[in-house]
Order: sequence, then C-alpha cells, then structure tokens
Amino acid sequence: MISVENVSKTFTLHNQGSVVIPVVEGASLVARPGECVALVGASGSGKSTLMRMIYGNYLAASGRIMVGDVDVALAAPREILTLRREGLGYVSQFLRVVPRVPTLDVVAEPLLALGVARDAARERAAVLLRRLNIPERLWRLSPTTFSGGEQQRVNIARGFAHDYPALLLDEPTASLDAVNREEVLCLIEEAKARGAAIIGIFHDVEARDRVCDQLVDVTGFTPARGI
Ligand SMILES: Nc1ncnc2c1ncn2[C@@H]1O[C@H](COP(=O)(O)OP(=O)(O)OP(=O)(O)O)[C@@H](O)[C@H]1O
Repeated sequence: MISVENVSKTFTLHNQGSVVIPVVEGASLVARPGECVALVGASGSGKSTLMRMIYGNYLAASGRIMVGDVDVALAAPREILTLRREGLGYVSQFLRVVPRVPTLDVVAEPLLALGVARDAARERAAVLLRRLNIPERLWRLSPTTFSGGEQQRVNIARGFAHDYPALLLDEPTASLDAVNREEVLCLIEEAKARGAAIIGIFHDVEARDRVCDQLVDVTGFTPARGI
C-alpha cells in the first residue's frame, strides 16, 4: 500500500535570489494492494515531483508518505535504500546503467541484490527480456549502445524483475510499439493481480484507462502561484 497524506513541497532557488516556489500543497492519495492509481494534470502541475517524493528523491516539506510500513518523509537514507531494494520499484523512462555490464545482468541485478541465486535471477531476467522482445544475441552486451526503445524495454524488464509490493511507473509505455506496449500492460496487470500497489504517470490515455483504477488530478494540489 502507498499512502500520501497532506504532503507539501517547495523548491528554493538558491542561485536565483532564494526565490521559494510552492509546487505541491496538501497532496493526499492512496494506492491499495492490487490497485493502480494514475497521476493526471497539466504539464507542470507536480506529477513528477510527487513521484520523486514517494521514491524519496525529494524530501517532503510536510505530511506523511507511507510505503508499506515505512514513512518515506521521515526515513533515514539507509532505510530508503532498503525500501527501494525490497519494497518499492521505480520504472523511469530512461535506463541508467553501469557501463560494460551485460543486459542479462542489468535485468537480474535487483534480484541478485536481494540474495537470489545467480542462475535463478538470470532465468527470470531471460523470461522478461524474451517477453519484451529483446533479441537473445543482445543479452551479452551492455545496453548502453541500444536504441532508445530497446533501452526502455530493458529498463522495464529490470523494474519488473522483483515482485515489488509497491511500484512507481513513469510513462511505462511511452515510445513503445503496439506489441511491446501490450506486453508492458500485461506486466502491469499481472503485478496488480499479485497485489502490488502502483502509482503511475501515463500520457497514453488508452493504456491508462485500461490498467488504472483511479485517477488523481494533481492540479488540485498545485498552490496558486501569484506572479
Ligand atoms: N528541482 C526543481 N527545482 C525547482 N523547481 C522545480 C524542480 N522540479 C520541479 N520544479 C517545478 O515544479 C513544478 C512541477 O514540476 P513537475 O515536473 O513535477 O510537473 P509535471 O506535472 O510532472 O510536468 P510534466 O507533465 O510536464 O512532466 C514546475 O513548475 C517545475 O518548474
């Protein structure tokens, strides 16, 4: 379960006269096990900021962000790292990898970090790479030279390697062809069926309507910005 209660965030632009910009105010939402919640709202309304707060990249100014039994807004960095390893996955739009690590190990890595045996982790990685149509001849290579779409699919495979109880998705179907898009939607549906709580940003409206149970309009949490 992911629950956001009355969360606020301001940015202070230290290199621009310390201007303070309120970006999110009084944000509250809940994603229950088996539920997918879509964050919607105009560009600049604060969707990414909210996701980054839930993942612990940005510190909330106030409020509570519970992921399972961890309050991300209060957790120490070490607790956040444990949460990310065990309890909270994040599929961003872009793959960030250590150069020279083969694709198979990039995807298996979240399982290896949890102590899963190398063979079992690679087997799971292979299943996902096959489902996402990454040709087997590429699995031995680092994904750094892959096309944008291939990198995105490797990233998705990695994000779904471990059965995280909570999952954040940032435009998981952006720039995918129809076949791979369908596969990603099936992965999301499977994650929901096993009880994952999911929050996502989807610009693909059809995909959003298919997998999401609830839409939360972040514009309602955007403070009035007097200029
Ligand atoms: N690190 C930052 N420093 C200062 N301002 C920021 C920072 N990150 C985001 N903002 C501001 O916060 C507001 C919300 O941005 P955010 O990226 O969360 O919006 P969004 O709804 O995800 O937009 P989009 O749909 O265009 O991706 C914007 O006005 C943005 O300029």
